[in-house]
Amino acid sequence: MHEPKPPQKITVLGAGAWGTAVAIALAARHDVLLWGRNPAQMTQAASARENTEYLPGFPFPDGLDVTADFDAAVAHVAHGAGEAPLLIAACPVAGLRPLLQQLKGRAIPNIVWLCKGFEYETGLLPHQVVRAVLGDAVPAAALSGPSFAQEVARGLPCALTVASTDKALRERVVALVHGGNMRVYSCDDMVGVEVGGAVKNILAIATGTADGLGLGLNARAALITRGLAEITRLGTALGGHAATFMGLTGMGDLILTCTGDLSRNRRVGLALAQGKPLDTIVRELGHVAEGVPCAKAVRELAARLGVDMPITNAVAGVLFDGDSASDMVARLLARDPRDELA
Ligand SMILES: NC(=O)C1=CN([C@@H]2O[C@H](COP(=O)(O)OP(=O)(O)OC[C@H]3O[C@@H](n4cnc5c(N)ncnc54)[C@H](O)[C@@H]3O)[C@@H](O)[C@H]2O)C=CC1
Ligand SMILES: O=C(CO)COP(=O)(O)O
Repeated sequence: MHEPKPPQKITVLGAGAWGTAVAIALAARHDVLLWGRNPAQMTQAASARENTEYLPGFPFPDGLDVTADFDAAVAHVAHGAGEAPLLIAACPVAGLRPLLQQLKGRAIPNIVWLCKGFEYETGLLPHQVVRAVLGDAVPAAALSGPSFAQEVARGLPCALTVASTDKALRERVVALVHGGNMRVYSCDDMVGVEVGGAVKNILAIATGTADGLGLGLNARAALITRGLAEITRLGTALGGHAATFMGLTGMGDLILTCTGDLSRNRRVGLALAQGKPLDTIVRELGHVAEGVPCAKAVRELAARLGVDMPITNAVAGVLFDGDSASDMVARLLARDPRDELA
């Protein structure tokens, strides 16, 4: 039987949709401080008791405070801040390195990140960025899995996976986050967990595009299944375990994001099918769509590694090379037949 931890101090750095949802969910059981980098937005959120810009309609529970003061956010979980504090980074991949640089040299208990993607400029996974900036001494973990912010903020059931090579941190994350309607599994395959979370966003763009073009449910199932094969090829080439891609952070998140209209990446695909230009789509979305930069990073990485990723390449062609959405489909269908398991 899981023994829930008594209330602990948790800081969430990043007040977008996901950071806010996680902060709301954890504040039912813990003392949570949510930090956002925009002082005007945080002042507004503090007085409205709601993040009206990134997650409207979800009032803050009593256990949640907000701040734009970075020192105060770090001090909330610094030494002496209780038995088992947790520091969570909830920014997009593009913001991870700058955020970690702000943390470098400060006394932090651990670092757990929620972002999904490869760093655009370097092709690194988030855990590799964390190691490059903070070194090996800080306990580090990725928390990932199928989880739309709005559903988590509403308290609906969800299951996540914490990945870390640090067993004590895995146990701490499970002890603090598992509970209520949230189940948390754990594993030590950081590469597998992060590759699944990154590449599913590209495949959600592909599936949204196919659905937007009216290609039908058969095409959708084919894209999801062949997408899983792509995730597995890249992930195992990078050292991930094949079984991880069948789990929550692989197949689970792939199904959710490819089929759920709450997905921002899927919505990018639906809009591409209408022929909208990418900059308009991104502006109208008002949130990050990690699959966009990730498609370029993964196309380059896969080419370097000699890994065949036709769906990713087709998505990148539409996003960056001016291919039309129907070109993308034609290009995928025109490929030579191959052995399904090759
Ligand atoms: N929204 C969701 O349902 C889920 C999102 N994620 C992942 O979480 C990450 C964040 O997503 P969202 O919060 O939904 O995005 P969002 O677009 O709603 O918000 C992004 C937030 O990050 C902030 N930000 C950007 N750069 C920053 C930096 N350098 N330092 C601090 N803050 C910075 C922005 O000001 C904004 O508040 C993404 O990698 C996403 O894939 C993961 C699971 C679920
Ligand atoms: O990662 C997510 C769900 O697990 C959210 O997906 P989107 O970023 O496409 O909205």
